[in-house]
Amino acid sequence: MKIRPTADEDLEVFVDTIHTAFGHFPEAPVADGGRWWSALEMDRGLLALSEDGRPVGTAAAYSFELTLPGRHVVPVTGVSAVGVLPSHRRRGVLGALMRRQLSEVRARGEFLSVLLASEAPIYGRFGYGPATFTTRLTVPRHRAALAVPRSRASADAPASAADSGTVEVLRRSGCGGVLEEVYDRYRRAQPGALSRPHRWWALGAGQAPVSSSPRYIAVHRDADGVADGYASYSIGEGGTLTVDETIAVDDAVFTALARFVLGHDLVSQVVFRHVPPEHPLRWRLADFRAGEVGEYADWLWVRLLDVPRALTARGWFADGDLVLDVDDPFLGEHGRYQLTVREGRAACVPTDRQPDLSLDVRDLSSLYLGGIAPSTLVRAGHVRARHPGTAALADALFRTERPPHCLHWF
Ligand SMILES: CC(=O)SCCNC(=O)CCNC(=O)[C@H](O)C(C)(C)COP(=O)(O)OP(=O)(O)OC[C@H]1O[C@@H](n2cnc3c(N)ncnc32)[C@H](O)[C@@H]1OP(=O)(O)O
Repeated sequence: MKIRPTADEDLEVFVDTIHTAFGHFPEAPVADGGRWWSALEMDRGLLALSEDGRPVGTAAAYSFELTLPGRHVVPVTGVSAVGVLPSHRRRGVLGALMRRQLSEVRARGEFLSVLLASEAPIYGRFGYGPATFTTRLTVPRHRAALAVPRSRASADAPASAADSGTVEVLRRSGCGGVLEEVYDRYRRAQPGALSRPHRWWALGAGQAPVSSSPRYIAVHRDADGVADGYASYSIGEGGTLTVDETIAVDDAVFTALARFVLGHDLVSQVVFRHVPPEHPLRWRLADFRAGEVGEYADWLWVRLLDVPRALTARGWFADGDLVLDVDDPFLGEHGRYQLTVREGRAACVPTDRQPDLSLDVRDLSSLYLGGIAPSTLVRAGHVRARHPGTAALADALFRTERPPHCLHWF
């Protein structure tokens, strides 16, 4: 088996191979724009070839930016379109593709790789861990009243408590570059969020509302008329209004958009897709049980490729010191690091001191964005805490200003 990089002229064979791996026929000719594959970066793809030169496996890589805790934005590789023909499975083709791809990510000078996993058991062995999580919130319209925020219910409530903005309903085609601008403001402030390169918007290459599939878009503007949020939605059977994504630059705008869709006429219930776990919207409902949380799922999987660079790149919200012993079995690497956090920034240097926490790189990758507490992985038996109190200290250190969240599909 041989692995070779792809170029533009490989698009058709690449798309055909990945579809055969998934067992589907492409639903449109490859030349037809607007499909997800139009955004593929063919100079970053890989094809695995059998001994006789036929393509048997694929892996794509996108160039994204990821927002880390503390709003630090770094380049990352988004791994996608991974597939091996059913006739060539379980012979190590995926393992070879992963190894080659990770070395290419490092060669670019990047220290993080991310992906969305089709099945959870596949990627842990390659050092990826689930790092952001997502839910779906369903609210029956007749129970959708929002409570007045208690902190603002007093006589000295600030004037800003009420929404002074406006909402306009547009079609996707009428939005111009507004959604792209709003999404970009939102993702720079949201840990775990990925950039959506202009190419994706221009090609209509992702999920709604990036794609050209019919959706109404409620665009929120502030008092000065500047767009600062949108909700992309459609109404289906039985009057279910489904919001594909609610993008807002702050929580007040999110609430204004939620209020708008929850007040829509001829609707029986509103389904908010891609809501971060612990999102405050549920707490804003006057009836706490009105919001039914479903489909709690992993979304972004993260893989650290350089522990010191990764840990010093993110922001931190509590001071402390930890010695981490990190094993990377897939790459055959091992390192012990002194992590010292002061005033929001970390230093991370090799050490031979006794470790506080011993863990696999896949588990450190899960902890990295702050979406899961170290103590949970200690309790699960995956992370070893060497002293009493270490897990609580690690929890305090890794915790972030808000849970990481990602809703970009790629
Ligand atoms: C980011 C994305 O694109 S997600 C999309 C992933 N692609 C798909 O789901 C499409 C359908 N599936 C496939 O194409 C293939 O089965 C793949 C890509 C998942 C696996 O490819 P293979 O070449 O068979 O994997 P490979 O032989 O390298 O296996 C490596 C190891 O992973 C394990 N493994 C591979 N696939 C799976 C799986 N679906 N579930 C559990 N374990 C798996 C293998 O058993 C093997 O374990 P071992 O090292 O202990 O022997």
